[in-house]
Amino acid sequence: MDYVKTDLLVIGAGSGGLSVASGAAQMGADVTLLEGGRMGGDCLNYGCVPSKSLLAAGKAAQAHRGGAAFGVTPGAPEVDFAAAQRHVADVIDQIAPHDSVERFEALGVRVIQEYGHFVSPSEVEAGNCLISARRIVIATGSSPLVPPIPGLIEVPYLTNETVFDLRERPGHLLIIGGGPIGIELAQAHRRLGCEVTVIEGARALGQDDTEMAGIVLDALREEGVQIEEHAMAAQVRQRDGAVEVEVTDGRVFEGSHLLIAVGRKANVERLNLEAAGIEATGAGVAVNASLRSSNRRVYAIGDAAGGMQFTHVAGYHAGLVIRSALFGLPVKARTSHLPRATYSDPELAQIGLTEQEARDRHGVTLKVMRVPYAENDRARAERQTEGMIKLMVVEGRPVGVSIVGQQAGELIALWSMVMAHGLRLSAVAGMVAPYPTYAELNKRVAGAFFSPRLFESPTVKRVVRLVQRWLP
Ligand SMILES: Cc1cc2nc3c(=O)[nH]c(=O)nc-3n(C[C@H](O)[C@H](O)[C@H](O)COP(=O)(O)OP(=O)(O)OC[C@H]3O[C@@H](n4cnc5c(N)ncnc54)[C@H](O)[C@@H]3O)c2cc1C
Ligand SMILES: NC(=O)c1ccc[n+]([C@@H]2O[C@H](COP(=O)([O-])OP(=O)(O)OC[C@H]3O[C@@H](n4cnc5c(N)ncnc54)[C@H](O)[C@@H]3O)[C@@H](O)[C@H]2O)c1
Repeated sequence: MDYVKTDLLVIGAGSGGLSVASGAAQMGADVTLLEGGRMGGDCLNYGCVPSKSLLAAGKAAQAHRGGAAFGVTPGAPEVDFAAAQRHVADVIDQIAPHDSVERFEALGVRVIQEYGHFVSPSEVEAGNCLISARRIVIATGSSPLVPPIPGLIEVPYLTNETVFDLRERPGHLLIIGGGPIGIELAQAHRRLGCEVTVIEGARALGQDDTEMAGIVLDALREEGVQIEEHAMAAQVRQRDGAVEVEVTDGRVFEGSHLLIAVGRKANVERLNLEAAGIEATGAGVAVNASLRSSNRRVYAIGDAAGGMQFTHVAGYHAGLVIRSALFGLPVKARTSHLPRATYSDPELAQIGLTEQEARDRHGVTLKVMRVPYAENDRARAERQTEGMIKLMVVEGRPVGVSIVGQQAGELIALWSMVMAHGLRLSAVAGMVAPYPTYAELNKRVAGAFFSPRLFESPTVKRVVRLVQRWLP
């Protein structure tokens, strides 16, 4: 057994763990990093990167179909599905060196490529190493949740960990789950030439604003994705080489391949948390606002902490833990300024409260402003007029923004800054966006809050007339 003493032990080399390890090492801490699977974690290998890359391949195929309005003869694209997947693998390969053992060792991090488990409140065993650490960060991420649907384990099924390995195009992909994973992968596969059926137990994109999600779902349906809502999968079976999914009301859907996308489970099982006195809930490691577990030496971040499961959230957590563990500074994880986006076409982005949540919380004090993409000149020029930005305001400050349309994921970033710093809406209304850009939508929607106060106010009109009388 090798014995290692370290300032900071990071368990898991995904989005969160890598950010903690690189930051802490570059600030002078002695850092040890454990990774039992692939460096880069879910985001690089099985999540954000491959899904966005496959969506990009789908977008390229779709561009062939939609040129008529621009005077370009549309045609059916010839899609080489294996080549599209090779593009996905190539993008992963391009990013991988950034997350590699070599890069982290060069930064001074001790990397141990083993799964770790606690043996005491301050010690973790990994392979033949026993690591004793001043502070420990659990950044073990999450795995696809495989629900106990009768028959499922007897049929071959895909998850986000295997779907990008396909080299032959699925004839008909059945997807159980209409959350972000199901919807992104449904559109990517449809555009690459597959039949796709999404089987969703409740409402597809159910975490999002109903009105905005509806625009995405309509667009997907228009492209031929079959989306079945209120269809809870109850039984799965294989018949004559096909997969069948039966839902609770008796409907049966048949396809060639099955993808499971019904949510995530935090990777805590193999950590032996009890040995360290660390409590877990069904969602993951239980943490307080400082991201500390019930064992004060141990933090949990990212998907393992069971809150919002996004790469940028894991990165945000990493920054807080570095401040707390390295400098002993008090930190507080907040969620109100954390955006999220689903990279369908059109994109769907959200920050803060949805309209319904804001109505429930703020009642009549809430003002809701909407600006359709159809009023934006860049959107007109590019014929991307489907979409809308919706702003929820209470006492002059934004409490939520929902955007559906081109570049929604880019547009929402501004609102993260506004909400993180508690800026007033006048800051957005007063900014100057280059013309013609989608970014003008942010200014327009903020302006929509002030327009009635400026243009429909008898007082303003009176003041203007008075000043005009006195001006030389
Ligand atoms: C299909 C898909 C698409 C997604 N798209 C997006 C997106 O577009 N944008 C976005 O923000 N988020 C997206 N996400 C979510 C994002 O991937 C996760 O939120 C993010 O990867 C979480 O980072 P993490 O560091 O918490 O965990 P991970 O990245 O999962 O890393 C955890 C690492 O810990 C390792 N590990 C686990 N247990 C141990 C152990 N005991 N010892 C050692 N190592 C261990 C694992 O092998 C893994 O490498 C997507 C997810 C999926 C599945
Ligand atoms: N663009 C992004 O940022 C992005 C993309 C993909 C995933 N993610 C992250 O990964 C997480 C997981 O995504 P997800 O889509 O797997 O989960 P999810 O929890 O968001 O959605 C799962 C869906 O499956 C449905 N469902 C559950 N059991 C079912 C059953 N038996 N039959 C039919 N439907 C069933 C649920 O009603 C739900 O709508 C997301 O919440 C997000 O944090 C982010």
